[in-house]
Amino acid sequence: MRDKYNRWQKFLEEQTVRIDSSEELGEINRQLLEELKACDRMENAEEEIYERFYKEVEFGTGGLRGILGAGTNRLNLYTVAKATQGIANYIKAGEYLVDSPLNKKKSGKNPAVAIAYDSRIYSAVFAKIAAEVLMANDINVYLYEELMPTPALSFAVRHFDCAMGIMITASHNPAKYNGYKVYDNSGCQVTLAAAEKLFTYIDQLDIFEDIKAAGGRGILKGLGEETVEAYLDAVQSERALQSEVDQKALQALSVVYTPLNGAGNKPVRQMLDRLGVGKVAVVREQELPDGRFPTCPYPNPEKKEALALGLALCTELAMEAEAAGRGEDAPDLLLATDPDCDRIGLAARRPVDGKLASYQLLTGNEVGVLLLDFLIDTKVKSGKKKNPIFVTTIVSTRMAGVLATCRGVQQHLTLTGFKFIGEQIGLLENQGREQEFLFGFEESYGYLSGAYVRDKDAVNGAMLICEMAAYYKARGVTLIERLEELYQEYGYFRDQLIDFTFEGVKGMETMANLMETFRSRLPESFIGQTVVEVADYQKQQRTVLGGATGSPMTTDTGLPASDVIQVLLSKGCSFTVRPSGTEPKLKIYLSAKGTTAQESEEIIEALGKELTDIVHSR
Ligand SMILES: O=P(O)(O)OC[C@H]1O[C@H](O)[C@H](O)[C@@H](O)[C@@H]1O
Repeated sequence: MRDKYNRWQKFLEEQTVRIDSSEELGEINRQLLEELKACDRMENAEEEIYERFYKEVEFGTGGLRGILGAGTNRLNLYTVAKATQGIANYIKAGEYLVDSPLNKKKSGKNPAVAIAYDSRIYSAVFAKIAAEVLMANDINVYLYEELMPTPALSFAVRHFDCAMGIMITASHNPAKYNGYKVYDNSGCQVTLAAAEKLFTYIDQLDIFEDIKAAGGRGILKGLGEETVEAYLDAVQSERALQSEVDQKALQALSVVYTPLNGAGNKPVRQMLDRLGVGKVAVVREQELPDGRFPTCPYPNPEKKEALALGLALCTELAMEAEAAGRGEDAPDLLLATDPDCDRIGLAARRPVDGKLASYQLLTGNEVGVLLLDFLIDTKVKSGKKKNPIFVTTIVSTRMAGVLATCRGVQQHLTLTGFKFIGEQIGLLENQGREQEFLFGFEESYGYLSGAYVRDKDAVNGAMLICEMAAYYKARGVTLIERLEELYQEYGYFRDQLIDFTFEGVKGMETMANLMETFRSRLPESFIGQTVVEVADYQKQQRTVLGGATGSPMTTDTGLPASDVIQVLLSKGCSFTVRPSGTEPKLKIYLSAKGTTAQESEEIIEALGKELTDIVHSR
């Protein structure tokens, strides 16, 4: 590790002499150098150096993601430049055509790459570096002129027939992270085989010797208003409501919105404006882009802390409305989008019971189920959508599958990651059937209706949620009441995610050991319920234990290999364990179905406790 460390230090020193430190790059370089030098003065210097250099940042669920800083296992201008050079070589070797999920292969002449970035620290700089490397390699670049949501990048790849796309973001991770999502020519994040091949292109490069950064023939085209409008038009073409009654209900809707200092501020507000939503109040402290996320250190709508200021604003506005004797004017919804505006969180107003309005946070699964139900009611029942297909992941609520099947909608299941949902849309597209795609969602707050992009889209999510809230408002029902109706109809499903942080090299080892425990030393029962089925997605095997024949029966999972274990218990509960591919965490997804909400909640609590004990005992 020391060799690498010394080499980096020497290189950065040379660069500091070469680039004027009054230039942005010079200053960044100087900071990286200071940071490296500081490592050596630390008490745990060897450990720190090891963490930074023991590997390269790798492709996970959402592309390359890492802590900002100096080192090969960090996100910085050199690791970004290296990844981009790898992409350039991959494109020039024609691999993007070989790996293309599209049947209709493009000619491959003058391949271009679309680039976008969010509000994170150095996102704009990294986007510029990526553009320079591509142009130096004679590849044309379409670069958004200002920060944009991830789905707008997917849109640009498709709109301009690009060979690939790059999105600079670490999505919902804390401020110390940044990342690099890579898209294929269908606008979908590269999936397993392509990501692996691409990584070999990146891996074989020397980080300082093999990167071209100037002198090529690539041309830069900035993407401005026109492209943003085209993207918003595409989102809007997915509108579910058309009637005048519903339009009036949209005008009567009052929404509080927070972009969490990310890329959602402009496009989401533009969309709410296009829809004619009556009142939109924005959380001031979180309105403007700021990669330090000063009021929400973990800008993830999954975390209730991220929605705290938004909820406070809802209550403040509700009190004002109450004081003015117009309690009904209190906000109906709180919407929160993550920094790259592909996830969206929701809190909905509880049914009015004469008291001051109060708000309930909904989980990603609950919103997914509500939207699926709403889209079936508005698009399928009306005959607008024929042979509807709904796609979700193996860690999302089983309730969605039950609802879909009961209502004549076909469900496709994929591994975790919206890229796999995007891939399914691509498969439909290849058969000319993309119009059959109704909806895709993940428990991690990602939603998409429509085939105009291949990633989750919080601008689309905001539009659908407002339409849905207006639709029920016009019928005198709140979203919370509709959810309760669905529970009564399909059963009280409860899903909960518990996660455990394990950072650094040691953390990775602990997680691997825990996965091994679940794999080979699984207890025979949990919370008094026997294990009846185990799916080991790594081995691609699903085993039904002691079924009718008394001996275990094994079938194929039908999905690519992935480090996931899913366990089904005798009374229909289940849990799924996997290491996160975007954060240093082990995730356990709990799932229960009871006859009452209380019963399901009790099961979840007991199961969560038992599994937490197993994790803590290692
Ligand atoms: O559970 P993880 O591997 O951390 O991934 C959780 C989520 O991360 C990102 O948001 C991806 O875009 C999602 O598709 C994925 O589901």
